[in-house]
Amino acid sequence: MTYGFPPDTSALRKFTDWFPGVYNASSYAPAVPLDGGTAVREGVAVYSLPLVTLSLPLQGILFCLLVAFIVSYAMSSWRWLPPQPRRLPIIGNLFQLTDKRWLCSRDCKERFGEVMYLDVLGKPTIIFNSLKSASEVLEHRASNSSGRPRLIVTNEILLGGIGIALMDHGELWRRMRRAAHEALTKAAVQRYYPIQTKEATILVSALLANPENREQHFQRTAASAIMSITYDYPTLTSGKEKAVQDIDRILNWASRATVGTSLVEFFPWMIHIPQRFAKWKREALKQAAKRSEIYLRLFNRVKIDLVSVGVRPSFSASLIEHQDRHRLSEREMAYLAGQLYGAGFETTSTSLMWWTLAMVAFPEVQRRAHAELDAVVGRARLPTYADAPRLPYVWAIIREVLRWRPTLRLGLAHRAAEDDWYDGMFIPKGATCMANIWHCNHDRAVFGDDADEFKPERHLGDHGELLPGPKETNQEGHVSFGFGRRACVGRHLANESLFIRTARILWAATLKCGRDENGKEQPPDTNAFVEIGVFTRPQPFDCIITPRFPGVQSILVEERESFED
Ligand code: HEM
Repeated sequence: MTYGFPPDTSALRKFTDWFPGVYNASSYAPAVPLDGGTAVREGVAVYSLPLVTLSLPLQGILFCLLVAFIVSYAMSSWRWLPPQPRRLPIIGNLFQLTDKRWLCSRDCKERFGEVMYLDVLGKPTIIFNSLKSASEVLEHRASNSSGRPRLIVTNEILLGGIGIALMDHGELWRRMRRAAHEALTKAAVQRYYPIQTKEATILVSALLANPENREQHFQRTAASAIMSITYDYPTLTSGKEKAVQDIDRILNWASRATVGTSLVEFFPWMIHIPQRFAKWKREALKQAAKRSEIYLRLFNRVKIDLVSVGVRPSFSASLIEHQDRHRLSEREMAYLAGQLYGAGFETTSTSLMWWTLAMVAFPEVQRRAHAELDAVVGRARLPTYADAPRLPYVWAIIREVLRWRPTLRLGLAHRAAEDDWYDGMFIPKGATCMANIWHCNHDRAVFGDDADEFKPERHLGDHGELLPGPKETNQEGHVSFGFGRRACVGRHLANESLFIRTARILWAATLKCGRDENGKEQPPDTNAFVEIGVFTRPQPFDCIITPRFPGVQSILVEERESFED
């Protein structure tokens, strides 16, 4: 073991003459062991022999590179990323992203603030935890944040790259979106009132006849209405019809894939693995072929009916009618129509499940809605769409359910097209941007200290009128339909279908919580939920549904007979 500088330090000494202060030999006077040519002071390696022996110009270059590195690091925008939770090697923050319970907790928001950064297997992901940050970046700067991140399995393989909800924004997405928007405006969805009204009546009758199968009834009604609206499909009686079962199967598969169960989303080179070595690829291609066959079969049925039966209102019929204007091919139209089922089915049925939970958990809210219906509609007939403007409390409940328990807690992912900044925090180009819809809807800065409580009155004015919601919520009172140019294109249809169904259920029935064997009431746990892919549903709970007054059944029967005419 030697002490002091290595024998030939002339190059080093020249270097220190040129760059005094960078390396000052005298400062190493109390040199500690030099081992293998390395000068060490107080246990820290400061210079290595190979460098000492380098020629002066090379040392200069290395030094400049070092300075350039330090300067570029100091100036790099990446230093200003939003706060990030502790991450694991390689997978980064994958577990945090998939843990909705933690992401939607007050602890998460308090510790990481308005905007949070997650590194998910190397993919930068920004989570907006406040309404202000989400609406600023995803709504007001929509031109930069309207893209979708690449989804290889669900979009590129399953939907051939033409899924309106999952494809990146571009010329084709714009044409599809315009076509969908035109057919689903507030005015356009009125043509589906007869379908919605009929479905609501069937739903109420089924709930009274068979309350224990409530979730199935909600799924049947959502599936049936969307099939009728999209394809003019006959009313589904059970939801077990083959066409629906087929779609459900492929949707379930896709929903699981969306949350990134497939590694290929993180390692895109895996797409080149031949099918015979990749089970996920074989399965995805099989599902894609099935999906294509179902979408084209359902769409062609409408085309044939248009010729043989004539035009009856449906989304597909309106696409065919305006095909030239929208410049969509047959396949694009068929896929656009098929996507509506996927987008509208689970969202609507799950919202009805949360609505039921709220009615059972908050009987005083139900009583007030019953009083409103008695005053406005009476007990001699069922409520209709014509009553809608005079039933603000029924509407306020719908808004509050969507705010209080959003079915898509993290919405759908957007993508930043260019580098962006929010409040001094860096949002890198290409980053996945997700609105934490749960935190946005529960934002105390907007909804007050009682943001976590279920209070439909917050949407009403002093005279009981429905108020426009805060401006950050597009005046809807919540942001459960998402943001900017990617916001839900089916929101009017969703609102109208929730209105007629919930108004009719409330008019006809009383919903109460279940009881234990001693007859004690068992209020449901309003925080418990189950995850179905990207959706959250309430955990199963008991609910007793009974007619509200003696005349209910006969009025329902009469109404159903009128549909059969
Ligand atoms: C309560 C019911 C519903 C909820 C809560 C809901 C929620 C959402 C959300 C959060 C998004 C993503 C928005 C974003 O990226 O910022 C979305 C997109 C979409 N929704 Fe809905 N939705 C509902 C019902 C419907 C219905 C009934 C339809 C159609 C019949 C529909 C069609 C779509 C489509 C096509 C998109 C994709 C839009 C695009 O990417 O351009 N939704 N929805």
